[in-house]
Amino acid sequence: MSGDNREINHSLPIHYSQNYLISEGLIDRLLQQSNIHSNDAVFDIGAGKGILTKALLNMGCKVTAVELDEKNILYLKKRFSNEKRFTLLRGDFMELPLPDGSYKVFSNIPFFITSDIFNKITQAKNPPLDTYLILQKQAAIKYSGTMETTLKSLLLKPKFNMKIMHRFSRNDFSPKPNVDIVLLHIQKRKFDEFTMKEFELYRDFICYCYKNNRTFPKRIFSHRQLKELRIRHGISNYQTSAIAYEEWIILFKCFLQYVSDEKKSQVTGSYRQYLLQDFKLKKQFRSRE
Ligand SMILES: C[S@@+](CC[C@H](N)C(=O)[O-])C[C@H]1O[C@@H](n2cnc3c(N)ncnc32)[C@H](O)[C@@H]1O
Repeated sequence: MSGDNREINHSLPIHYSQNYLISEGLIDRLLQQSNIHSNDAVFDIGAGKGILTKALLNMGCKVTAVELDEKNILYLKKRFSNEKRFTLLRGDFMELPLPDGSYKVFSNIPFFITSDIFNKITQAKNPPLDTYLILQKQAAIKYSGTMETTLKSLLLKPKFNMKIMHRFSRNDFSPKPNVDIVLLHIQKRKFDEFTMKEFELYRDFICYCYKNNRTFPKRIFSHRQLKELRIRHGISNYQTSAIAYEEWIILFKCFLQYVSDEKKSQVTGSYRQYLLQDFKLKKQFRSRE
């Protein structure tokens, strides 16, 4: 389902998202701290003039640069024409297929399609092992659940570990962005927390709880189960954003093991409803731009 219901608004000015990185030294330092190594296949989404591509090639990586802007495409072609480990994919990243083999991503992405890029990467059949995205701080906080638990972070956490690795100065870009920018590391978990079937039920469970944020404990669990959760696991505050991921896992496991099938069926379809609502919201937002 990677980006399959996305409507691209080609009337959007792509220059809107052209905040170029300017410090090669900083990029080298960040790459040194990353899990990217020589011979890795790495995607640079929105390669621009190629500052990240160049640093990755210097490290010995095989780089696939993706770029939409014709001017940048011509520039990249010229700049890297002699590089054997360089591939240029011209066009919209959202329209391009992702590889079957193992790969990583290190990108300063076009901010106006952050959520589309995020969805495409994290919902891919074969997601990258390590993804490093330079993106707006607010978006990184929302996806990673850094300040408080969010619905988006809960949907991602069974499959990915996420951590803000670096906070940029606005002076690290040209032109200077008018929002704070960070580097977010998204690492595919080595072992799945759940089977596929359990994961589908987990997503429904989480979306149902967020939708019924005041009433879900009583709708789902019996009085006795709530007492057990309080005594054994210390869970008594059911405000969704205050429940840590580890506690959500305990709640879900209790739901999985002890809740009747009849009660379980009430959460079915909640994730689908959430996706539809999210899609409608995005459509409204885009048509207002
Ligand atoms: C924030 S700039 C980053 C440029 C460069 N990587 C850097 O760090 O200096 C984002 C780049 O993404 C390109 N871009 C915008 N929309 C895109 C899309 N849908 N697919 C691929 N590239 C896109 C823009 O033309 C721009 O060069």
